[in-house]
Amino acid sequence: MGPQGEGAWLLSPPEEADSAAYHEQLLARRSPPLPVCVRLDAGGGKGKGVFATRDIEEGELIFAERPLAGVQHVANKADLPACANCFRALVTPERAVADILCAAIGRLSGDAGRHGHDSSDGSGSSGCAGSEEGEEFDPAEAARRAALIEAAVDAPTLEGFINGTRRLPRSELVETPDKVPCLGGCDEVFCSEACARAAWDSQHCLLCPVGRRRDGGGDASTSGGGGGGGGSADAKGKGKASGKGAGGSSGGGGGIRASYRGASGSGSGGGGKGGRARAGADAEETVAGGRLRRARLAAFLEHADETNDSLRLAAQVLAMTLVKAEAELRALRSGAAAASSGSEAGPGSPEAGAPGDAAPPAGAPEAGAAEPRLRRAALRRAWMPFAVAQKAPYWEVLSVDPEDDPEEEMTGESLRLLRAAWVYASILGMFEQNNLAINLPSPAAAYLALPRNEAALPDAAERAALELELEPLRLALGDDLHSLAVEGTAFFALQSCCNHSCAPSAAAEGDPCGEARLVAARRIAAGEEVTISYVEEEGVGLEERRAALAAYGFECRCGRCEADALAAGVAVL
Ligand SMILES: C[S@@+](CC[C@H](N)C(=O)[O-])C[C@H]1O[C@@H](n2cnc3c(N)ncnc32)[C@H](O)[C@@H]1O
Repeated sequence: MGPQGEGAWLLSPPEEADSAAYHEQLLARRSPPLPVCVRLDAGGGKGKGVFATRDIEEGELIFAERPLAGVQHVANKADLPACANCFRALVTPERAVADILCAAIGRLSGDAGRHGHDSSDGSGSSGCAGSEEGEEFDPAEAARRAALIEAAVDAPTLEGFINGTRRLPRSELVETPDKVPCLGGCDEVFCSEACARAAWDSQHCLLCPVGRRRDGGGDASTSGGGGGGGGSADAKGKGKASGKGAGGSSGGGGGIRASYRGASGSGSGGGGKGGRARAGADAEETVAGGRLRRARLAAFLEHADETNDSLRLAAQVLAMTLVKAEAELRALRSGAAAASSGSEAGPGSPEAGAPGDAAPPAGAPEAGAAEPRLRRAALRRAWMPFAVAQKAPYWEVLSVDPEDDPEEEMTGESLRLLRAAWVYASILGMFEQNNLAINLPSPAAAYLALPRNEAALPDAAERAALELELEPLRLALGDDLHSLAVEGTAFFALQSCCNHSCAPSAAAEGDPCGEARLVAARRIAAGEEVTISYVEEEGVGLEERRAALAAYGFECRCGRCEADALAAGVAVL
């Protein structure tokens, strides 16, 4: 079976020249210039890759970037609500500390259940309980931990942290954003009006299941009546959303893990039901040049939340592309009009968007047929950031036989809901191969890092005093400090160009504001490839690494693999 039907062209890789020009433009926008370039042929059959353009020192920040598209795992939204646009956590450090300690207390006392926010958010019970299933209970360790927690906080203090009546010293230095609701009225939450608007303008106008603008405004791309129907605004989803492969929920200090495969949270189910704001009527709207029924969107989103985060991400990418294509179309139309009236500025100019697809000027002999070509050109330009990514269909990049995989059923159901069979499956496949798991530190971790944060607390004596003051709390939290994090999955333009090595030259990490940072793991010489590890590689043997990488459809031939294979007398392909 091959790509067929309307939209199949989205799957064909762009011309080499267009791809090269796109990556050049991507890098040219960065100031100061980045110490890397993208080579279309990294060698060894790897496809494209990222290479150092100068010597890069160990520990140096190679680049930081925001995701082009991303979603927080549904179940994680209940544990730690974050901005749906930039992934900033939306709770106070006190609340995050209390949630971690409550979970620990629940676990230590052997209670079943799990920790989490209650739906009233910030008041009353924290749902304080929960030992993780399968964990071994060590009474001596439990007693030691319980004593540390008791020494750090008493019950009324913990309660005060939860209901907002008690503060931690200097916690005002870790800013807690206000919760700003979705412009359209669904249950998405943002950290600012700017984020709410940015999400709406870039894709959420097409994905909001309610779609009634609370600011009463329309926008250039939206017309027509709303889908109506209010519905619940309960953002709480239950169940696990992530879990396949070496994914992002491992804690460990937060970061955007260099683990593509684990990002998708597939086959996990459980979230969202009943929490989705539903459009009541099946009314049709015209949004971003297309017809939209929000009630059907609600069904799609509910299904996505119950199955796999990649479905939401795929929808986000399609929505972004359609919205951007509208803007590109306007630019192309005005470029065509300018060209026909003799102006220099035309669709081929760098400002007009991605290269290629020059459209015929209006007024030219084929002007009557120009509009469909302009539309196609606009779509191609909008699609460019994703066109350059690998896109095997979802079932081809699954590590299990699709026949045995309930996820194929999921894809089928989702396809039915989104009605774009092959293209959609391939877009899902793109996420299996290109995503990064998001794992951003909670406000509790940001707070505990204050004594080392010179920018936030410039006075060294104050930092030292705070360090002392926080010591009991640090001991009480222990390794659990990193058990609470903003977790999700996202697609990054530059990091998705990085190839894998089991002895990577760089590592991906995240900051609390949702940026992925690529940091040199060692000195990288000019001309050397910048690689990351897609799987857990530290202390992991060759066979295990190979098994984890099999799902990506390649066998790693890095120096470490070759040395390990030689030592074990195993063949290297
Ligand atoms: C995130 S993309 C990396 C960029 C990719 N090379 C491209 O051309 O878009 C991941 C894909 O790159 C390829 N790849 C990455 N590392 C590789 C390696 N060490 N050996 C062979 N192929 C690799 C695999 O096809 C993998 O699914």
